[in-house]
Amino acid sequence: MPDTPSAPVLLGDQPGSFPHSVLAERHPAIIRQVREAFPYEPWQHRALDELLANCTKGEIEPLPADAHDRDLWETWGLREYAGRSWFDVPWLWSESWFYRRLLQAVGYFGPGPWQGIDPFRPFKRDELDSHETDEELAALDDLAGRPAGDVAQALLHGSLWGNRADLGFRLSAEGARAADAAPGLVADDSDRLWALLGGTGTGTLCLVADNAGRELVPDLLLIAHLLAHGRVGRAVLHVKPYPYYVSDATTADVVDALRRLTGAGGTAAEYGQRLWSALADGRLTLRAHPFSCAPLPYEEMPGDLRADFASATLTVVKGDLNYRRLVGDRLWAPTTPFPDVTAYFPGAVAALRTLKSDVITGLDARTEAELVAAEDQRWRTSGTHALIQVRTPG
Ligand SMILES: O=P(O)(O)OC[C@@]1(O)O[C@H](CO)[C@@H](O)[C@@H]1O
Repeated sequence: MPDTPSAPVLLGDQPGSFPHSVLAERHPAIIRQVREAFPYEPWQHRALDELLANCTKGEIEPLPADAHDRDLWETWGLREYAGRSWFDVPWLWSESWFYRRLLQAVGYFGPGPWQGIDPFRPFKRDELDSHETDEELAALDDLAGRPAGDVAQALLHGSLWGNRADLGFRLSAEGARAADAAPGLVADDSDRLWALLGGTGTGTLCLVADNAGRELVPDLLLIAHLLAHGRVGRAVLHVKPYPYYVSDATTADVVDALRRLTGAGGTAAEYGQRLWSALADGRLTLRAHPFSCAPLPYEEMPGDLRADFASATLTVVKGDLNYRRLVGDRLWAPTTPFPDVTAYFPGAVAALRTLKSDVITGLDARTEAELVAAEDQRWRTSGTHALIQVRTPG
């Protein structure tokens, strides 16, 4: 990284810190909610009990010899971290390990009758079927007659603020209340983003998705608009290969979202049909790369994923977790330049994220001072602020 001193990697070992609260409180709450949402069998209840004890008080255990992904996890750090407390290894690693272990506990990886049953599906479905989603889709009809540039900007903001609808965040928030209405962009490179999507109609957009439901729907609408208006010729949507961080989007969630759009009537259905056709004729493709659920920063991405991003006109990276992985899950000084910490990225990259963890880069000193004066450090994790940051190579 050019002249950028490094910063400490976030661990979950400090009581009172946000990472510690995720490991000590959020994870047990997620186990409880998943258990209540499914008519699980005795072996699954036992496995969930064991996971609850292990993730709060135990040590990281090796995977069984026959686990399908044992080699992968060993290269991702399991060999080094086995035997250590969940609280003493990188926080990003512990969190990813939690979702891997939760899926194992409920039989997701099989073989058996529970193979492939997404433990977060009831929460995702509720959100997709909600009245709020109805309202957001109906609002598209009002946008229909507006100039294309205005529609594009509205859809970009829909995709950005859709990131606030993160179920892991809300399931464990006290009383699952909605975040306070105090939005504010702390960095806005949207002009540079639009300059990259200039409209020759030949470029490729990679969009690295985050949450399903009320985030994925506006992501899809944005892709549909960019394709329809020739701002890009192709789009590649990266989703997770298995359920992750409660609401992260998988292929099944893309299918649900598209069916929701096409069934909604009005303008929403037109967008849905366009995306359906784009999938059929290859202008829109899906990827579910194993590294999308890796407990590692993107700087360590494998060659095939690197090549994918390198061939894109722009890669849009959505959400808080992806931001942590993009810039490195470290306690950076907030004014650390975003282009410096993403210099390794193979091509132009844009981050669209609401702030829900301590990691932040690319602020100007004045913005940081104003945020601290108004909210102490709460702005980092409250989900009420957002950013659009862009780095172009060269
Ligand atoms: O990536 P997303 O959906 O925007 O947010 C994920 C999140 O809720 O999970 C982590 C804590 O578990 C934090 O990084 C962040 O708050």
